[in-house]
Amino acid sequence: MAVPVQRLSHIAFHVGDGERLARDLIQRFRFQLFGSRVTERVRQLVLRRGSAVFMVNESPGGRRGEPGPRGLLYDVAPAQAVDSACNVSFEVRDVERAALLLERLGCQVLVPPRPVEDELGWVAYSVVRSVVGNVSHTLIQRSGYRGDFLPGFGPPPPAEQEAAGGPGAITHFDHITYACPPQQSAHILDWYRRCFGFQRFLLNRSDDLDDGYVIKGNNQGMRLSAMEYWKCSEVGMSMPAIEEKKVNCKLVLAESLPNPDKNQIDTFLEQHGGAGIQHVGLYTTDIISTCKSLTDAGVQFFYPPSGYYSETVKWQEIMKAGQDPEVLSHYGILLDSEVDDVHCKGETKCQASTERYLMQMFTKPIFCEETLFLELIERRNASGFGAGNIRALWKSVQACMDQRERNKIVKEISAGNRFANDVDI
Ligand SMILES: O=C(O)C(=O)Cc1ccc(O)cc1
Ligand SMILES: [Fe+2]
Repeated sequence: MAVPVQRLSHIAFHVGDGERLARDLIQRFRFQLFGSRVTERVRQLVLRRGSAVFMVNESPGGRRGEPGPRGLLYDVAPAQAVDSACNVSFEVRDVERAALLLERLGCQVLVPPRPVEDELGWVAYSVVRSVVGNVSHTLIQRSGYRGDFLPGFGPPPPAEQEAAGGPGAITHFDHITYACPPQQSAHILDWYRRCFGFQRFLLNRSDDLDDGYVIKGNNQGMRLSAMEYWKCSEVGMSMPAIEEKKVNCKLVLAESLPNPDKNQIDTFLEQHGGAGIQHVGLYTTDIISTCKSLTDAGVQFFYPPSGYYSETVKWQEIMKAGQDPEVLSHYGILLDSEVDDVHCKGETKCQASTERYLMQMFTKPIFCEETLFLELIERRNASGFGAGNIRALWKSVQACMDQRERNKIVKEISAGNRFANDVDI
């Protein structure tokens, strides 16, 4: 039997400079400080927007598997030094039972169940290792706690302006996408099915239950597949500003295809030091206003490949969806419609739906390495992932990586370490 997950609690980062990341999330992404825990050895900052909660952990010299009052709470320090988002925390009803079940299923329990309490009550948590690179899962039983977040973090400081759930707000995590090496997807999907009851779902019409959705460029490509846990709820704790609403926890796997040329998944794996969280999709109720406010605050987004908006078909698709192509192209917002079958004169044709579509934008990597990025996503009755948007993102990232590679080569040539006729630039 799998462990029933009640909801996604938070996603934790482990970084060298927690204050810098927290400042970025506050000033650029408009998150608010929700709690903090600072000891001699660790700094743990909690940031929230809607019910999307990030924990930023900084633990210089922390050792893997080292919990305890002087160490990190609700997590373990990862082995590798590179900045990373590497813990996805789930609420469960009974943590003792959950850890026992997972152990029986062969999972490595990094922190056995332990209680934490303060004057507002108690919680119990346990940390287990996943089968995806450095990703671990903290399981939290918090039904015995009356505070806003978790014991150890104090009451949240008074909120500044944004009431959660206002117009154009980021309301929750829409999905988490993992990057993994070739041929790992089946094993990962199976692990999440056995351990947490996640079910495979199709990203779009071109997705195949066995083979996933494969996109290929010149000599490179990736395989995508997705799974979800439908019982997760968006808001479970004391966030009265937002109505309790059921949403799915979605996990997407992006597997590198074994090709001669290095692709963006390989680059992630190389610079991150193995598999892990490649991006986090933040759900917004109004992508245009969110994008405007984030761009004004200095967030850098990928811009779609040239020609994306000048294609007549895309322009018309945007118009039919009731959006303004000028506005979307100004910000670089991608739009993909789901496809309807239309029956006409005995023939069945595919047609872009005008009611079911999604809009997305992807930030540039948020750390120095070409690893983790964030995504904004607004869904209009569409629950999958558009093939057109995935291809556009793939091309933009590839173009950006190629440009970086060219800049590196030009630098090497001007430093005298390489001769211009060695390479084709
Ligand atoms: O479309 C999305 O938001 C996804 O999460 C799918 C995806 C996964 C990995 C990529 O490098 C690009 C797209
Ligand atoms: Fe995504």
